[in-house]
Amino acid sequence: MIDKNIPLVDLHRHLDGNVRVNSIWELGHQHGIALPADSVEALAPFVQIQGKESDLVGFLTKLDWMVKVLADLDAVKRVAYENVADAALSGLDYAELRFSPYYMAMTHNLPIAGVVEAVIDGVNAGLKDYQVKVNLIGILSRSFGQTACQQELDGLLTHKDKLVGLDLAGDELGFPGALFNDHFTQARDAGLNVTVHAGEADNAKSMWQAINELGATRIGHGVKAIHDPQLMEYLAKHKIGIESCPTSNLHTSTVESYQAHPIKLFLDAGVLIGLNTDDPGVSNITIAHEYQVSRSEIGLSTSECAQLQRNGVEMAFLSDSERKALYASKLV
Ligand SMILES: O=c1[nH]cnc2c1ncn2[C@@H]1O[C@H](CO)[C@@H](O)[C@H]1O
Ligand SMILES: [Zn+2]
Repeated sequence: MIDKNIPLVDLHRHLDGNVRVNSIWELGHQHGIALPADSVEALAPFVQIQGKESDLVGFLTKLDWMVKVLADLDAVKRVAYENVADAALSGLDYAELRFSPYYMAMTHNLPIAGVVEAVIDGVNAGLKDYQVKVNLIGILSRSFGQTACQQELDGLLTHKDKLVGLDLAGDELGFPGALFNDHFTQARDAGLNVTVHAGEADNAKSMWQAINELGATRIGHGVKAIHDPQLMEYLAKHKIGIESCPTSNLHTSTVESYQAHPIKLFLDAGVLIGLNTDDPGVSNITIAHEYQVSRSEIGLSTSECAQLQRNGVEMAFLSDSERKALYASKLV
């Protein structure tokens, strides 16, 4: 269901939600970290979704082992390198990889700015070996509160020229966006684009808050917008991109089934909505899988799938000339 003439992008992809099971195993052993299983196969259920979780917070615990094995900056670099490899090997032309340096640093007390630098280094090393375009988005992990997020932001802003945007992720219900207004003012002042996880665990109000107070020009998930016709109209009119991640939504019980996913309502309302993987390592999926289920399970037409693919390019945090070049790269 992927159109070969349109660039394939993934804009909502957590680098720290995409650590290979084998790498968790190897890093754990290399650094003497006690793992919860005695083989790679037995480790998989601890870090990958089996069936689905009852809510977002349950889903998020699956990422924990992915960061618990980051014992030093070389481990961070390795994971970043492998993310570039995975993006290229899954056929992506362009990926925006997002990561939370506080979350990655916390278990082993790594320096936060050092983690950001190691991610940048790992990505650059990956780009030497693999053919794919990559940009980075910093994440503030809301679940650790305002003070931790300020430390996280400070670390990210140390390398602001290497980032295209800032995101807010984690427990949306427990830590509303309004706690982070000041953080996002600083990020916008630093010239970063803003995308926010909203309308996933919480409702449409959380999306209005992200747009009006945090300055989001894209929204991660945004599933709950369908209950607010005024918001749907606003999203379409102002070209606020929705980063949809159907399998993740199923795994967090944000939607009951693929069939119940509202992606078509967004398309019909003229909203710029695209397909993404979220945490490919945790969900054990590829971007191709998301296109496949959009066709076979969600019931979109081939041309609707192509529209999703184009929308992804349109909403990417790229300059006009970069966007043009990306389109042009498929025409040769
Ligand atoms: O689907 C999601 N919704 C909300 N937050 C998420 C999701 N996936 C990962 N994270 C959060 O992003 C940071 C790591 O990149 C962590 O805070 C993790 O909990
Ligand atoms: Zn996400």
